[in-house]
Amino acid sequence: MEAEIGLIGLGTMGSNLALNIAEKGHDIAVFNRTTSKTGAFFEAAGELRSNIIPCTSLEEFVQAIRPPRPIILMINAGQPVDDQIEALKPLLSHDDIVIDAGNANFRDTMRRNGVLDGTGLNFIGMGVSGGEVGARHGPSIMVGGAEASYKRIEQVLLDISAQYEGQACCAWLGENGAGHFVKTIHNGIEYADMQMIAEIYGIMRDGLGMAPKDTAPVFAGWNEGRLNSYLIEITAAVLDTEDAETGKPIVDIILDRAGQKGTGRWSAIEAQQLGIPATGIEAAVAARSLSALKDEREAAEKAYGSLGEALKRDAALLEDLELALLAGKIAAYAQGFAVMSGASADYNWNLPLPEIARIWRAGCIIRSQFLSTIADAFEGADKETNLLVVPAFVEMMREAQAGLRRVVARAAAAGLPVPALSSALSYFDMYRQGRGTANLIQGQRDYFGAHSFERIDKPGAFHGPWGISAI
Ligand SMILES: NC(=O)C1=CN([C@@H]2O[C@H](COP(=O)(O)OP(=O)(O)OC[C@H]3O[C@@H](n4cnc5c(N)ncnc54)[C@H](OP(=O)(O)O)[C@@H]3O)[C@@H](O)[C@H]2O)C=CC1
Ligand SMILES: O=C(CO)[C@H](O)[C@H](O)COP(=O)(O)O
Repeated sequence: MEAEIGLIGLGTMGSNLALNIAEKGHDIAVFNRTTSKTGAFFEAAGELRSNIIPCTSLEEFVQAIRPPRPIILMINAGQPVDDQIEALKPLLSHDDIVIDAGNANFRDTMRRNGVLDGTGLNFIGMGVSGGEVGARHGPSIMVGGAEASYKRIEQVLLDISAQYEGQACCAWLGENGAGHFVKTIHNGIEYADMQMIAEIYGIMRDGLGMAPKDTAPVFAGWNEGRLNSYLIEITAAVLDTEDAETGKPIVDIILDRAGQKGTGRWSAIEAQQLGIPATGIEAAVAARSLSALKDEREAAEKAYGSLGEALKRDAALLEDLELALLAGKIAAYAQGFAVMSGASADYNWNLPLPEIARIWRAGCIIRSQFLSTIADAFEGADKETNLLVVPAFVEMMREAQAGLRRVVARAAAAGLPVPALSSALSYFDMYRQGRGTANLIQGQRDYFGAHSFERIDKPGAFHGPWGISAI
């Protein structure tokens, strides 16, 4: 048997993706650096074994794939990908395609594209989202690279991806690093979504004194409404789960220190590079970094005392919490899509924003019904359109912003931290303020640095009558 495709890296994602590919009837060769894992994987593959060729050396692996070979790398991002490509290069032949399916920084993807350009080998940077269950049963797949290379692997990808109402959640999004850029922003939005949910949980726990088992049904209820999404669904599940060892709610046992592997931070960095505000993502990344300062936070709590004050629990507050999440979500998605729109212009990717929203509706971590409304909003609209001015979102935001405002105000007064929610509110308030306060900043800049300013009543560059001179 010769395999149609190969996959290197049988960790959480790779092993599940390989089983998914095999299950869809595509013969696949697999290889893992630690070869004992390959044997264990093959043993556990059951009846799918007939579609899998387990290989214990790279040479055997490459030989097992029918040329021209598509080879998926599902390994740790960064140096391991460079090393793996280098190890593969002498074994590959003209027209083979190396597909990096990990969470690569898109700048690395562009560099790798450049390095392989002209060697006869092709390179695809492919974002995959959905965690282990998604990888096994249908992830969302964001592809970047030469379209001709994508076309050669399209059928396999369409077969393994999630389906939303009969449409595959997989698309070619543009040349070069486009796929990994979109996956990075997906994760940035994921960070913002998760942080805002955590802030609402914090208000419930520390402001309202609710036990996890009382908060779970609230999230579960919201999941039946406009907030319906995978992240809200799993929030309810996490809050409702007990620790087997202690019998306590598992969320009370988990240390309050969040990990981060880089994609959220890259999203914030790229937004800053492009000069596009992504305050929700930035706040979420900063919040994870602050969460890591556990010892410092404990010391500061001793110095200042615990600030959290009881809030009065009433139905109106719970309704406001739901509205606050909705408003915060609209702001975060508006920012994420604005960053993609800016990058699309900067890198000449022509990113299909409605298509991106469509392929995020199933399979990925931020999947939600909300993305259908976003897809519709971008259909036929200018790429530069901010979601906040699209009629469907104006309507939602008009209703939800009051709840967000009340929640942020009450949380601030009670000393409960809501950095992502409050950044969403400030972004919204600044975005919809026709005359802002940057006139004063321009005055200050001109005062100290002769940077000049524009006037509201005539064109040109002007200096103020500050009465100062360096001479
Ligand atoms: N987990 C998730 O939810 C998601 C992860 N991703 C991304 O997918 C990629 C894989 O993640 P995941 O499966 O979770 O990670 P795991 O830690 O479960 O697996 C990592 C895999 O990479 C291999 N590997 C690590 N270093 C090297 C190296 N230097 N050379 C060759 N192989 C190496 C490991 O081999 P060995 O067994 O020998 O250590 C293992 O097969 C990452 O880029 C991750 O960011 C993307 C979407 C979701
Ligand atoms: O890509 C993913 C989900 O979409 C991965 O789970 C990723 O690891 C999440 O990022 P982080 O580990 O930084 O929270």
